[in-house]
Amino acid sequence: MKLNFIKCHGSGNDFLLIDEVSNHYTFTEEERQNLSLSLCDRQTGIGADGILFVMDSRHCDAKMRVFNADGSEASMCGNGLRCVGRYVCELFDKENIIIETMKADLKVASAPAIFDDIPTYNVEISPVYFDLDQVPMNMDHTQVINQKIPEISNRLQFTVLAVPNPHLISIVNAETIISNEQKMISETVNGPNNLFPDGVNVSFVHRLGEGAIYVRTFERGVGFTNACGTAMSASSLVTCLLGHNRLDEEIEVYNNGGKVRVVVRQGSAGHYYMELIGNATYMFEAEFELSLSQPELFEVLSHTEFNEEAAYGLLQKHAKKVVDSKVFTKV
Ligand SMILES: N[C@@H](CCC[C@H](N)C(=O)O)C(=O)O
Repeated sequence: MKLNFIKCHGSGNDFLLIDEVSNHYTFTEEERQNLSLSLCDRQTGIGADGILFVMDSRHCDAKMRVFNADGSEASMCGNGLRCVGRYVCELFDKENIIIETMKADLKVASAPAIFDDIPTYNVEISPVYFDLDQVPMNMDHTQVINQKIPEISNRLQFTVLAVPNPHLISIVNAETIISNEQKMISETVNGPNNLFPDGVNVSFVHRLGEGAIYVRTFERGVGFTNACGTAMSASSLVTCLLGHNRLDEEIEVYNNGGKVRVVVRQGSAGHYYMELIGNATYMFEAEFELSLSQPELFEVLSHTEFNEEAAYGLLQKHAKKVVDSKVFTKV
């Protein structure tokens, strides 16, 4: 078959976006999983953190399904939702849409450029759960908010939440950011373990000053990524809960692929939700010839660059300067 896709990224968290509707694709679950495993492989495939499948929705503008590079499906993807949001907004010539995801229908809006003329989208991150059975996490508590989890560290304090994909977050100093601790903890809770039966995204957060944080994430099903949108949203919420940042104010969130802005809000019923604002950058579009039974044996039929990388590079350069001076040269 001929497979058309767009390679895109949000903060350097990169994806293949496949529009199943316009292309009339009818994949089985196994085929979506195999496409993710083969095409996301950075040695033998195209290389990406995951695949974003754009599908039909009965009650929203479109539906997004997210598969990690290891073939597992995630309930949400914040950086991916900005890319799918852009794609669907441009397809239907709209500024505001609703995208159906596994657990919620989420608002997406085109937003003023975060830097120069970078295509920017504001996406809703919701619902938020702190109850451990929603994460899921097996521990003798109902919630874990800034507490030690002796099974994984005697030193660090963690907050566990689902937005609605699972996150384990610790606010740490610069020395801890560059240590091996995050890798060790992440591999433990994403291997066979009793605490997190489905694995968990693990983020270390370093405060850069009033209204600014740096977040580094080890993603479940992928490994360390340049950025994780749901993790940056969850981390911003945690810093508000701990009194480091304020609700309803923009928080600049730096990451290894650039930066985004997050606004944490509280609805009238007390529930939290976040606005995640950042780039949705297209890298190239391509057409491949492949067989769904052996997608790793693809042939490239066409490949066209979008030329958006230079503009994004300026944001990245600015973010790197901030991160290098406030995180890496401090240790
Ligand atoms: N990169 C994403 C999250 C993707 C899913 C995650 N790895 C999971 O399994 O929950 C984001 O931007 O939020």
